[in-house]
Amino acid sequence: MGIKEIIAKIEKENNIFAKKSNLDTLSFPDNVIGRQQSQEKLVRLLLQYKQEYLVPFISVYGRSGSGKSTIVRHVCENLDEISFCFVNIRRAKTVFGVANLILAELGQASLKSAQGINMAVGKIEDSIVAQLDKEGKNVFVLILDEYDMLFYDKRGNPSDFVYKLLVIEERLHTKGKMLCIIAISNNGLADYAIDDRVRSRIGNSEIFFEPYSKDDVYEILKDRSAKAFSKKVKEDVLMHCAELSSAVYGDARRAIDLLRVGAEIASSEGKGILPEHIDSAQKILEKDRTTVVLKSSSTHTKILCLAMARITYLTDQPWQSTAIIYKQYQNFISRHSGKIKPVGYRRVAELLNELENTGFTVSQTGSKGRHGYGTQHKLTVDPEIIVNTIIPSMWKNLAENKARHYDLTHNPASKYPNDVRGKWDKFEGEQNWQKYVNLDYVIEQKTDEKSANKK
Ligand SMILES: Nc1ncnc2c1ncn2[C@@H]1O[C@H](COP(=O)(O)OP(=O)(O)OP(=O)(O)O)[C@@H](O)[C@H]1O
Repeated sequence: MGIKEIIAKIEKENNIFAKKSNLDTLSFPDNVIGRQQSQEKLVRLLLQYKQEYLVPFISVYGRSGSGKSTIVRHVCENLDEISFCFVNIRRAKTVFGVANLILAELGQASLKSAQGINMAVGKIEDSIVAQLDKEGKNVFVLILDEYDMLFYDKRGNPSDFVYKLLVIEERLHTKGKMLCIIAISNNGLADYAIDDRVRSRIGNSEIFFEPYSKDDVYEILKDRSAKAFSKKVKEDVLMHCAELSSAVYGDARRAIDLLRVGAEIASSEGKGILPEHIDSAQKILEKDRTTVVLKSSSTHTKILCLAMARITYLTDQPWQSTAIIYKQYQNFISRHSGKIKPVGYRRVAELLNELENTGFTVSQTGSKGRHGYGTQHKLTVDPEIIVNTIIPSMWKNLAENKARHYDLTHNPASKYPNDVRGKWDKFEGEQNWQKYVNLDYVIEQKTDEKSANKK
């Protein structure tokens, strides 16, 4: 096929779209749908400046794709007397890097770390004053999106940096100007390591964004699809997208991505979009997302994911308690990576919380009957995708082990070498998960011993 024919083919496929940019989740939407209450809460807090008072710090938090960045930006853009600066700090690796990103958004050149954080903060203050003077306004809102990143700098002092920003607020006050910092993140204020002197200045203005419901997501999709496609998309397709993305995540970004990728698949087949195209899109997106998230995860998070994937697949039970996951994580480390020291139970619970924020897992806390209260976790990603992303060779073993478990349970007459049957029977009475986990290790140990003996 020549280039001309290729171009003609692609253009024909693209006929499905009228304005594809409406399915771009990186750009700001033309139209903001719903979220009236959150908008009102934020407007109420910011409008206090009219009474010559402004809270110094607002925390906006909630799960990914719940519309936090969109709503905050939308509100600030529509308050005419407020000047604002929106800074996404994801790319910063250090506190100083955050200061430089703020400076860049304020139109300033970056500083070298040797020039010191105080100089950076001083420059931020001067730039804010200059912007207010230029626009003839007195109220400034500094929005720090992905605020969590600030606290990943273990060597820097995030709490002190927040303190320094709050001091700017106090200094501006003496000049008749007001500053409010809006921190957007997945976690509430209580989750950050901040000194008491900072905590008391920050106050407790928080706005929580619930995950979107199916109906909310449907409304957002209806609006986007009406502008993005040349033909009307069927309602059942939009509803299917809404269902898939709101069942566990309530994530508008995911819903829009599903619709875009589903449409691309449909158009490459020369068809209109059908629910099955959305299913295929989900598989593709899940694989991509798993790769991206796991690539930037710590070794312990990866092992935890493997532990969860392993136990979920082997037992066919989606919900697992923190204690079970922890046990499996320890087993995994002692079996596979002798050099790595396992982290403690509390840290594992924290890592599970972080995993939930990435949308990889969901959790529920409640009664477990006679086992008391506890948190249970469920993977939202297919275990096979997780294992194949981290250690592809492990999947074959797991699948074989699962077949063996099935045989041991359903075929009492089947014979096994190395007393596997005897071991299995000894596990009788234990919980199924423990049985499976124990057996896996027995089998692996025997295999290892055998190969060691051979050598
Ligand atoms: N109310 C809404 N109306 C229209 N589009 C929305 C709305 N809420 C979210 N979206 C779209 O969904 C996507 C994700 O939204 P947004 O970035 O605001 O979520 P977030 O909660 O800030 O997520 P994260 O924590 O991952 O940054 C964006 O592309 C945005 O355009």
